Amino acid sequence: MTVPSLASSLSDCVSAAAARLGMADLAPQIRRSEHADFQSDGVLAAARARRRNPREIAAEVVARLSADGRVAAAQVAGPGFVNLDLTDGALLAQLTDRLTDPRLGVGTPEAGVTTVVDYSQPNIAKEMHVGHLRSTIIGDALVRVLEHLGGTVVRRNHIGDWGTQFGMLIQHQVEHPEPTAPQDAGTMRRLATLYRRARADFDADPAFADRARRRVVALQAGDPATVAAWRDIVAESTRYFTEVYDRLGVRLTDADSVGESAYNTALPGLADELERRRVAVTSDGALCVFFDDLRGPDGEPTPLIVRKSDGGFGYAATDLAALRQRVGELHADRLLYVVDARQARHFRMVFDTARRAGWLPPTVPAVHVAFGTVLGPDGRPFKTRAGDTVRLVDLLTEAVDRARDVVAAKNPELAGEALDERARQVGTGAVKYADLANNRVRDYTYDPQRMLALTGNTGVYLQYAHARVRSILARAEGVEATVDPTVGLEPAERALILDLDAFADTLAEVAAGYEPHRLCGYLYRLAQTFTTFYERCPVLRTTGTRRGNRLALCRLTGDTLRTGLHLLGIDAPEQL
Ligand SMILES: NC(=[NH2+])NCCC[C@H](N)C(=O)O
Repeated sequence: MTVPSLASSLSDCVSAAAARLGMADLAPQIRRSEHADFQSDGVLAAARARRRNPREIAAEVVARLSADGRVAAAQVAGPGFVNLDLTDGALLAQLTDRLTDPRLGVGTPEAGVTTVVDYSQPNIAKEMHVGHLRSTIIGDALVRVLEHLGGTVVRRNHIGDWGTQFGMLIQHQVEHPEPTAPQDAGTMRRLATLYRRARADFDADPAFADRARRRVVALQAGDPATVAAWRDIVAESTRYFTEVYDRLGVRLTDADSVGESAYNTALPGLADELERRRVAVTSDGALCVFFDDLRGPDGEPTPLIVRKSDGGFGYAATDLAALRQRVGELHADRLLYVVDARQARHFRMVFDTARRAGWLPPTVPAVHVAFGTVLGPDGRPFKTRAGDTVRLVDLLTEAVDRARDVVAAKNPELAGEALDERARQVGTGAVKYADLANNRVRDYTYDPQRMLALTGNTGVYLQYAHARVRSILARAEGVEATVDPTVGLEPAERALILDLDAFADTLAEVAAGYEPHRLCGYLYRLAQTFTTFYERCPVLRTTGTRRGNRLALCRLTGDTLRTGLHLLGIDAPEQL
């Protein structure tokens, strides 16, 4: 059975006390506090609603709570807050229960809920860049957390595998058939070159541009040779993306890739339906949806273009078809789109259109899980010195190389494959953590040196904290980590129990706002609290039941750090 957190038990106690005082509507709002173990802020709102003095109500709540054997002290504070301290016995009882709970107090509030998460979404024949990195790792963390909370998650890698650019790519390939050079594994070199040359010819040579346009028509009409060439290009890119996912340790497979092209056959019907329901209207030959509150700088309403005047369909139509399928056929209860914040308007329009069309019931939330831009050292969007987009694989290689130095400096005996593996765990962990630790909507500066620092809010610091706990436990091999609930607690032990206990509530917050940085912040605090505990409270050098209690704290800290890192997609090696 999952053990409810102290905060949630206290919340129930405050609610019960309030209900007996005739205030069943009081929302306790329990949080940790500097002045006591917990603080309840809910009285203020309840008092305001009744035009009563909050301190009076708080005093009544306090009187009720003081009768609870687990409460050591309850006090009115400030304008009407309730401060609560728990007894050592209550904290140790909680620790005892938590030790036998393999779920670390985490329930399954997402059971029965299906979430479709759209993330990663690289484009065929193009390099993956830092934007795709963000989408991939934020999406992966959210998938892991929602699944861990018992939810059903459908991963959707909405790959950009359709569009007019394929005309020029295929045409160029047909006109310049290269000897099928052995593919450089792990690179997109051939396709990137093809892309560059095709684009140059397309811009410089009108005759080639014409042939490329005819090639688009052939592709759309299903001409077998053209379709086969398109498939080859898609397959070559997909192989590369899969390698990147493997390196990142991200759980995206071919089965999760449902590219834009998958919706082609649905588009004409979709457009007809929007027109029939008068959601979309024809304007200058294009089929458009208008929004009264979305206007351009000229004051004209900006439309969502469902069908272009040449009859072609684009990005918006594809997203509408995907959405309709996710709700209608995959029975999504919730839709998430982990995409750059610069696409906010696009998603607003897509979601609004789908609601008007009746494809997105009011009960199904659709959320643009937006993220900010990765900045370079100059504070501008991250580019290479030549002004090109930075290749994600180069960043990973660099991070792993730097991590190898960090790891080797700490472990001179480590070599060969063992060193490589550790460097991979630390390097990719550092990249992921540096991204996830930021509130996702903010821009952040990519700093490979800082992300591999052994101190501060980094992935390495957390991996190191975890490894240290594991080594303490290894040295205590054979000593039982059983809790004696009668031993008094040091302040550092109390703090650690309280932090450990907040794990489940933290995951609930991550899921509520789709905010992995809350888990990062939690783990960082936990590691710091553990460090203080370890400095003040000897574990192996102490004896008797006190040692059992402290080992129990180490074990729970280790398990919580490992599980937390795992939910972020970061490995927690036994040693660092
Ligand atoms: N369903 C979506 N529109 N997902 C986002 C796609 C992102 C697009 N492929 C890009 O690289 O910008």
